[in-house]
Amino acid sequence: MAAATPHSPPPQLSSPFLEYITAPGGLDKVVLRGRRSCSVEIRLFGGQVTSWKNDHGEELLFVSSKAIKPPKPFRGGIPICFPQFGTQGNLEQHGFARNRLWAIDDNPPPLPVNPAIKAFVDLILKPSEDDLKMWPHSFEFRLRIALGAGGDLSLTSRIRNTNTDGRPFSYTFAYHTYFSVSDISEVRVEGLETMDYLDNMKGKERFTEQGDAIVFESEVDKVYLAAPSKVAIIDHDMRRTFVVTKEGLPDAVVWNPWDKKAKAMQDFGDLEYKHMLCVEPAAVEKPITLKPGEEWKGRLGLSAVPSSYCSGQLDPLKVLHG
Ligand SMILES: O=P(O)(O)OC[C@H]1O[C@@H](O)[C@H](O)[C@@H](O)[C@@H]1O
Repeated sequence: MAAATPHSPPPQLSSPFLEYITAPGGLDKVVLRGRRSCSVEIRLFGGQVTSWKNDHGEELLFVSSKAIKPPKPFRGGIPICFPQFGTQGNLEQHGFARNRLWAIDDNPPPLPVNPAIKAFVDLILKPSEDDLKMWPHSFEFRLRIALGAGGDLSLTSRIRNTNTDGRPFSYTFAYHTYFSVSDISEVRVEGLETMDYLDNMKGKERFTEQGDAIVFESEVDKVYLAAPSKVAIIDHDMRRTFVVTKEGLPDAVVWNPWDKKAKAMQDFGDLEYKHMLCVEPAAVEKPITLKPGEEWKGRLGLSAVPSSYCSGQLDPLKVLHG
């Protein structure tokens, strides 16, 4: 069966785990519901997660109060950067996928799932005629967004080369995840210390991270290379730790615009940099190449857990290996 168009009726209307929200133009959002007040909201425009709430109904992702409505990219949540990360190519910044209307995929190819997960939705993006003029490659991008029993969120991307002219294509990719934090000055990132990174603020020059956990005192825009599969964001004030897991995505981008850049951004409050941090599982340094018929899979897993303490200190080992 073909994927439903954005305007066609949602395939499964009655489920306690799924809610479809329509707007004048057609289907607008899908809400996944979990235990107690856990939920995830996904916007068809951009195939973008725009909200992830824990079982107390607290928002875990940052969304700017100045976020602009479509057709502009939406500042916050989890934009998908594809087929280009950043300015690494001829396309618009971060590629066009975050700026397109995705459709519900009501008959996706099988994807092994945890049977305990009841709340999930499958989306699909295929290139339009205009997209093909800019990036002359035919693809199917399937995205499954799932809310786990414990309130954890996972995004699984499957990208297939459907070119019929025998040509391979290459792309870069990121899950541009905006985490909500209490105060950026109190946040530490564990798991990236000693890693090599490309510094976007210094012409992508390569450096090696020194010292302990990463803390924030000024603008940061770094691509950590061959980053571990688990990274922790420890929010001291909230006593909350985000655990970010990644598969198929070697790199991790860390970004905070800080005060000067915040003021220059039209869709971002002047002081909002204090309450957000982007940690973005990505494939940036080495583009992914697919031959016709080949498929790539890249997964992001997010959970929010109470921070572990050991003798009054945050214990990174418990967070990363516990
Ligand atoms: O404003 P945009 O296009 O959403 O990009 C925001 C930031 O996204 C980050 O991923 C990049 O590393 C930054 O360089 C960029 O400024």
